[in-house]
Parts: sequence; structure tokens; C-alpha cells
Amino acid sequence: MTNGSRKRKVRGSQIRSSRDEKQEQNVRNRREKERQRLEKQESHRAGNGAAQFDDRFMPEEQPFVETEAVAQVETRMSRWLDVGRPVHLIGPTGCGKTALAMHVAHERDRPVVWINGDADLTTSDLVGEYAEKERISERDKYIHNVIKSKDIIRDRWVNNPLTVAVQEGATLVYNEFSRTKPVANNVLLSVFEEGVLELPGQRGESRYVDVHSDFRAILTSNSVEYAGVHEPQDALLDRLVGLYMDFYDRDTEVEIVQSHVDGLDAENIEQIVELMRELRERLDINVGTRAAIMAAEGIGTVDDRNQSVLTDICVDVLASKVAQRSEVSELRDVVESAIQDMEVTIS
Ligand SMILES: Nc1ncnc2c1ncn2[C@@H]1O[C@H](COP(=O)(O)OP(=O)(O)OP(=O)(O)O)[C@@H](O)[C@H]1O
Repeated sequence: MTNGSRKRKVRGSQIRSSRDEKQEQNVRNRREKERQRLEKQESHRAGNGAAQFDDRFMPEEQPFVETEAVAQVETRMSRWLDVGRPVHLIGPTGCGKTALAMHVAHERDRPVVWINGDADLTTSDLVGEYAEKERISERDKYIHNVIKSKDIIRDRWVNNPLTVAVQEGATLVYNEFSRTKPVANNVLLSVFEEGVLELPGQRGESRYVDVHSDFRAILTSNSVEYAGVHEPQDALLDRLVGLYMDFYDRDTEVEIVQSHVDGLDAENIEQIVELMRELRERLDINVGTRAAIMAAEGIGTVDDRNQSVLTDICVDVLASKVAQRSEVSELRDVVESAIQDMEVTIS
């Protein structure tokens, strides 16, 4: 054997040993990456407050007007929330329940969680479910040239808004809760009474979640639907403090419309609010504060303002509430005569 061949042999073994080192290093890197991934996943699952409060649970904050009338209802709400009682705001569509609930919730300086009641909403939609599959792969080289590989697929629990709110001591705003079928809302009974949320589907200790001492709930419902198809179970209503709301007074409604509509002077807004309040009396349909905001927005787009345009705008705003086409002409007649009688002069 020549010196050269010996040298090549030595070089070959050096290359092989550096390859082995590299492979071992790769295995170590992969294990470290997997460890970091699992650690991240675990901390996400355990969740801290900020991570759990996902935007999809919360609507944007709207401008909020606080007059004496508004402050009165706020005071009554806060009184009950302070002693840990859930508050149920009941009132006609568009009277300001949601705006008030959101405002009071934000004032509490706790995270706010939002749920919108719906006939299709299930208990799982409220509390959570095993909704995702989690795949964990382990690859290990225990013996030289033998790679042991294992794939674990397990179900992963995903919390829904009620569980997040209960765990984090948030203020839950459950809008139109009576639209949800009563059976789905049964989970609320033990939350309000025993301070425990039961997670159907979970096993063992993780089936029960202690309600955080700062957790509060504000529920809203429409006074008409409330007595309708999904009449909530008496046991749930028994646990709620019920505050009936009506439309605010004229001046509050004027301020509310002003806060939502730019570029329309106070006189025009006052006339629109007064007209809508009159139509509220004359029509069988519900004419909420929202209708006044929409009419003011509509008028704001018109340069050449007159009674005929105002009639068109009011009919457009209210027509979706009448069931038949034939009723639209009746609606127009009522709007026209209200404008005439009140001598509304929009400018
Ligand atoms: N205090 C307030 N400040 C500012 N805007 C308000 C106030 N109260 C009500 N509004 C506005 O009036 C409109 C109707 O209010 P809101 O949606 O709260 O009524 P609601 O009773 O919850 O209606 P629905 O039953 O249809 O949900 C909204 O545009 C809302 O932003």
C-alpha cells in the first residue's frame, strides 16, 4: 500500500465521520425544533388572556352618547353587575340595548367577549369542542442506521367564547340570547348559580371550569322575540336581573343621531328625529333609533332637499319592515301625512 492510498483512506474516514456528526447534529436540531413547537403549542393551548381574546369575538366600539336617560339605565345595570348578578336588557329593536351593553362592558375594564344568539347555535359553539387534529411526529436514531419513527394523531380541544370569558374573568355580552334554542343555553345555569362551567365532551377534571370571580354577563333580548318561539327556560330567567328599556327621550335620540352622522346641521337632525318619533306612534312597525340614523345619513347625501325626497328616504328606511308590496303605499301615505302635519321643512 502506497503512502497516497493510505492518505486517501484517512481522508475517506474523516469525510464519513464528519457526515455522521452532521447527521447527529441534524437529529439534535430536529428534536430541538420539535420541542420548541410543542412548547409553543402548549403555551397557546393554556393561553394567556391576550392570546385568547380573538378579534372575532368582539365588535368594534361605536360612538357612545351618555345623557341623563342613558346614565340612569347604566347605574341600574352597574348596581347588579357589582354584586355579580347577570343583567338581562329587554327592549324593542333599535332602542339601544346592544350599544349600552357594549359600553357598560367596556367600562368594566375587563376583556369583553361577544356572542350573538342564533337558532343554530349549539352548546359546543358556546363552550368549545374537539375541533382540530394534532399530529406529532417523533423520529429517533437509537441504533446506528436504524431510524425509529412514530406519528401520534390526537384531538385538540378548542375553547369557544363562553369558556374564554369564564376563564379570563371577562364581561360576556350575549346579544339576542333568546334566539338560541334553550337547550344550548343550559350551560349557563350552573355558570350563574354554582360558578362552574361544565364542558360536555371533556373528560375528567378538565370537564369543569371554575368561573373567574370577575366574570360578568350582560344578555340582551328583543321584547317581541322574547315571548316568541324560543322562550327561554324559566330556570335561566330566574337567574337574571331583567331591565326593561324603551326608546330614549327626544334629546337623547337627537344626540345619538348627531354622534353617528357628519355634515348635517342640528336643525335637520332634530326634525328627522321628531318625524321618526311621530312615525313610531302612527305605524304598526317598529321604528327604532337606527331608522333615524339611517334617514339622517340618507338626507346627508342630498343637495336639493325637500319634502318629497324626505318621504322617499323615510319609505326606503322603513319599507324592509313591511311584509307586502301593497303595504308600501300605505306606508308612504302615513309618512307623507306625518311630514305635512308636522310641517317638516328639511333644508
Ligand atoms: N347611547 C348611545 N350612543 C350612541 N349610539 C347609540 C346609543 N344607543 C343606541 N345607539 C345607536 O342606535 C342604533 C340602535 O342601537 P342598538 O343596536 O344598540 O339597538 P338594539 O336595541 O340593540 O337593537 P337590536 O334589537 O336590533 O339589536 C345603533 O346604531 C347604535 O349605535
